[in-house]
Amino acid sequence: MSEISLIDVRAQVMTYDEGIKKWTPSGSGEPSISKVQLFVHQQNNTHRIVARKIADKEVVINCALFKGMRYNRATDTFHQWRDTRQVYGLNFANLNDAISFGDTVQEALDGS
Ligand SMILES: CC[C@@H]1C=C[C@H]2CCN(C(=O)[C@@H]3CC[C@H]4C=C[C@]5(CCCN5C(=O)[C@H](Cc5ccccc5Cl)NC(C)=O)C(=O)N43)[C@@H]2C(=O)N1CC(=O)O
Repeated sequence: MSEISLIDVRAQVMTYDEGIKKWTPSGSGEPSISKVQLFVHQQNNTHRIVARKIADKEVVINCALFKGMRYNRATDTFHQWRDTRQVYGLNFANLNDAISFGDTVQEALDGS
């Protein structure tokens, strides 16, 4: 298995709709909690954030970390970042998940 999950937490995944200037829950159906993981690809030491709805396994984030990416902890339990396509937000279910996920992502970014 070339990719390893470094961390596995729970959060509500949102994206920012520039049109209406509002955060909108990601994915189809009811807003719900997702399983959010940071994977590392062992061979080339790249990382990606993958989030899947717990209810139906729908993939709502599949986003590579990139050099220079800024991971912003807007509040203790709402973290966000952007790529060329969109702005992602994670509304964590608890503070511990927020802290450990944020630290793990930041470590990966610091190493890139
Ligand atoms: C789920 C509801 C949600 C919960 C929590 C709060 C926390 C703050 N907050 C926001 O949306 C803040 C307030 C101002 C607004 C203005 C613009 C936004 C929106 C789009 C991105 N953004 C940036 O400020 C980005 C961030 C960034 C910096 C650095 C690197 C990457 C990034 Cl992405 N700045 C750049 C320069 O990109 C933004 O986050 N904004 C959330 C919020 O009010 N609510 C409640 C609601 O919306 O009802």
